[in-house]
Amino acid sequence: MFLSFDSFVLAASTATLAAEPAAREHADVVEFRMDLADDPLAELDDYDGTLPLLVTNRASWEGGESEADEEGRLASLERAARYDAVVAVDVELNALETTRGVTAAERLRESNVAVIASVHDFERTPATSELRRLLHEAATVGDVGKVAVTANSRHDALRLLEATHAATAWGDTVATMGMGEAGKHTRAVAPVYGSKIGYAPVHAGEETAPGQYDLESLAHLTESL
Ligand SMILES: O=C1C[C@@](O)(C(=O)O)C[C@@H](O)[C@@H]1O
Repeated sequence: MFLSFDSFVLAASTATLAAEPAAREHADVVEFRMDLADDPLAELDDYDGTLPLLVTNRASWEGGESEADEEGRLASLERAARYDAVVAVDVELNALETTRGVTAAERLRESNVAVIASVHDFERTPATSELRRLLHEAATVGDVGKVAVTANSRHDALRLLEATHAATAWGDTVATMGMGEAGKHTRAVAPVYGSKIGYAPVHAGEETAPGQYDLESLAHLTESL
């Protein structure tokens, strides 16, 4: 199945698919963080939930916990994409720009899943021109271009929202979120400016990135805005 991301998708981020029943009420999809799971492919084998899955196997060089080499990491994403429940796969933009990453993207598309090309910055919000360039590049390489950056001020948050608006206005499908306290509100507001994916843990205390709302809170905020 393919998810087109033409309207906002709320993803419940989790290290285990056992969390899926608790996510059903508020989430559209589950983001399964394979890099945080003990045996992700075994969990996919056993999965019988109702929510479709977006899978991520975040590289350590991009702030994740995957310990596999690039070949192993991308190969497990390709395997995951062959499960019927998987509708989208997150791959780092930097990985997609390698020869192995290009092959991975081809294989993922053969499995009919959407490719989310992602960029993370756990320290800062890049300059506005760089933010725009990254969003456009990611949205060109992937079906969705995602940029998660750390906002250190309200101004950073505003620049992220502005770049989201601009990218959406020129026709790119993007997802953005400001990490950290100063960026927290962008998780609720960015969808108003065109961001197509929001991420939240099912329960408070299970965050997969700094400054996330819990799922129920983000669902209420995005619905009311
Ligand atoms: O890339 C993202 C976005 C995210 O980092 C966030 O800031 O909500 C959370 C991650 O689980 C996800 O893979």
